Amino acid sequence: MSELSTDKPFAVVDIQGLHKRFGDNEVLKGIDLQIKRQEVVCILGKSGSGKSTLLRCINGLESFEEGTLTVDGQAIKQHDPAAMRDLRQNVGMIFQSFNLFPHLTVGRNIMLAPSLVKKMPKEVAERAARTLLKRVGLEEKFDTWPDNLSGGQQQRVAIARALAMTPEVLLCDEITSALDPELVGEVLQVIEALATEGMTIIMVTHEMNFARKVSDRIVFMHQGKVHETGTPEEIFDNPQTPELKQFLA
Ligand SMILES: Nc1ncnc2c1ncn2[C@@H]1O[C@H](COP(=O)(O)OP(=O)(O)OP(=O)(O)O)[C@@H](O)[C@H]1O
Repeated sequence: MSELSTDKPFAVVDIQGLHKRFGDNEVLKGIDLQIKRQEVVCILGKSGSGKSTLLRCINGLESFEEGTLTVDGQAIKQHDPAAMRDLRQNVGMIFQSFNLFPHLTVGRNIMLAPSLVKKMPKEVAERAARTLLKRVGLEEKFDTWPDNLSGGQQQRVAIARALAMTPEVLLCDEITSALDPELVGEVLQVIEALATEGMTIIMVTHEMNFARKVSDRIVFMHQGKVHETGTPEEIFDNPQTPELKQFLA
């Protein structure tokens, strides 16, 4: 069945004219961006170009002053706490730091939100958590404490925890930047598998090889704007603007 014949909106994330300021610092200067269902988009750009702020706006962690932001057909209503809670259920986010709850076992970390927010019965939440742990290659770690895992394993648990809420879109903000180089690959492999399975992913990353291999589309941000966008081939092999050429040099 084609995507368009379902009752789901075509664009999972639809951003129009988004402006965000921190005081006098206008960090996002009119972002227009549509992310299609099952699309994998990597966002590249220099430090300070607004990449993290954009992701944080998409899941409601940051407010914005102008523009509209629609996730899965629902316009973000910034002043409606219930709507913002719904939004966060629809948008999974993984950060550079893993942020696992240290006082909960791996299994309990994954079960927490489905149990509390979705009121999922314990047995159902546990079954789902075990399935997710298998998906990230950690099925034997259900009863392990986060402190006893490597950074790469902790980040894979964080991915499982985000997926436990069955989000429509997964936001990844430099999720391998805090890892020792030898642990980066195992986390990227999990993301690549999710991409292959059809997860919609928006990822801020400095891993150029990964971005080239896995993305459907690359977005290059510069000074708070989407400066250039295209397929990995267009962006890496035929950059158009001096700013992108300089960034890739
Ligand atoms: N909470 C905040 N308060 C004030 N200024 C902020 C805040 N968060 C971000 N900024 C500013 O917004 C700008 C964009 O930051 P952002 O983190 O979005 O950039 P980035 O492209 O993700 O950079 P990096 O690659 O270094 O993470 C920077 O000038 C930053 O100092």
